[in-house]
Amino acid sequence: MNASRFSAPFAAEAWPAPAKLNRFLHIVGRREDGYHLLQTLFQFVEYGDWLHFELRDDGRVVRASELPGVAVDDDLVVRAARFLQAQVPCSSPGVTIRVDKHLPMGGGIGGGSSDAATTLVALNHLWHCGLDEDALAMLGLRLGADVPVFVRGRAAWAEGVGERLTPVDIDELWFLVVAPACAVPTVAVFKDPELTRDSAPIRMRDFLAGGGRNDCAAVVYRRFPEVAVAAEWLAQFTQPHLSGTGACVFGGFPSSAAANVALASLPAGWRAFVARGLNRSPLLERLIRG
Ligand SMILES: C[C@](O)(CO)[C@H](O)COP(=O)(O)OP(=O)(O)OC[C@H]1O[C@@H](n2ccc(N)nc2=O)[C@H](O)[C@@H]1O
Ligand SMILES: Nc1ncnc2c1ncn2[C@@H]1O[C@H](COP(=O)(O)OP(=O)(O)OP(=O)(O)O)[C@@H](O)[C@H]1O
Repeated sequence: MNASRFSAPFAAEAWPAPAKLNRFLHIVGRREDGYHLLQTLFQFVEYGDWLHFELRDDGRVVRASELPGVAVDDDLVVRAARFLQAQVPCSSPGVTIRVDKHLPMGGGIGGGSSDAATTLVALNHLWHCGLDEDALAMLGLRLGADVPVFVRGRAAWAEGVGERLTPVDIDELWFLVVAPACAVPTVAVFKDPELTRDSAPIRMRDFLAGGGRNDCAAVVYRRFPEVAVAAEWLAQFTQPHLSGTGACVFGGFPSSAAANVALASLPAGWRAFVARGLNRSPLLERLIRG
């Protein structure tokens, strides 16, 4: 899983779609529509997918890469492009989109949401739509709860369903992220009757003092034993955390070298990567470059 380091010599025109980690995740309630109210801290990592956009003048949105198990019309990249197209008042521009996919699907590190956000931000720029960040984040929220934070591109304390974002600056640790060989459907975790849904709200200072856990972990470890095994393995080196609803587990290290020592003893056949935490998404640097 090394090909997607953002330092890799990718084509200058490619757009990054980084992964996110939920440094903690508490469920503090539930809305009337069944959606869960969360408290979480999002941080990006320097690792992710790469997207390529080729403009076309026939108004079509075409997917040039395969995504196993995801039909074209369901692909968040295609849905994001069509969503934006519907906002553009002038003649409809088209695009061919290719995704170099590196992030595991159903991994809890936001691959689909990040791809969707990068599509919104890149096409808003390339199609000259002129939507501001707030408008793009609102569009993004209709595609998924995690899309707005990727659109805004700043590590954030999040509340609500993840859309009430306050930018934060936290330690940019090095992380070892282990991706167990299973996909965890977010909806299955949120439907589980045993899920903790009544955590007391905490403050940023509580997290900084070492507080915070992932309320989904008990349910995920029980239903997906591979995830529990990965967390136990990681616990030899550092405190393991579940990201989102899994399947990925991660641990922080003070240096790249320390994280790579742990990576070197990864059991054969497991997938993992080492990457630095980022408070600013590489998508923002790419947008500034134009
Ligand atoms: C768990 C997190 O990854 C934390 O970052 C996100 O909140 C999940 O975000 P996501 O994958 O973009 O999820 P969505 O596609 O919006 O939601 C998938 C399903 O999960 C449930 N869902 C999701 C988010 C939320 N706050 N409460 C929920 O109950 C809903 O049944 C929803 O239909
Ligand atoms: N471009 C895409 N990339 C990944 N998944 C996609 C994409 N388009 C649609 N999907 C669907 O979305 C589902 C969730 O994908 P994703 O990789 O975002 O999960 P996740 O990492 O668990 O997300 P989150 O952390 O936001 O809960 C996939 O199982 C797939 O069916």
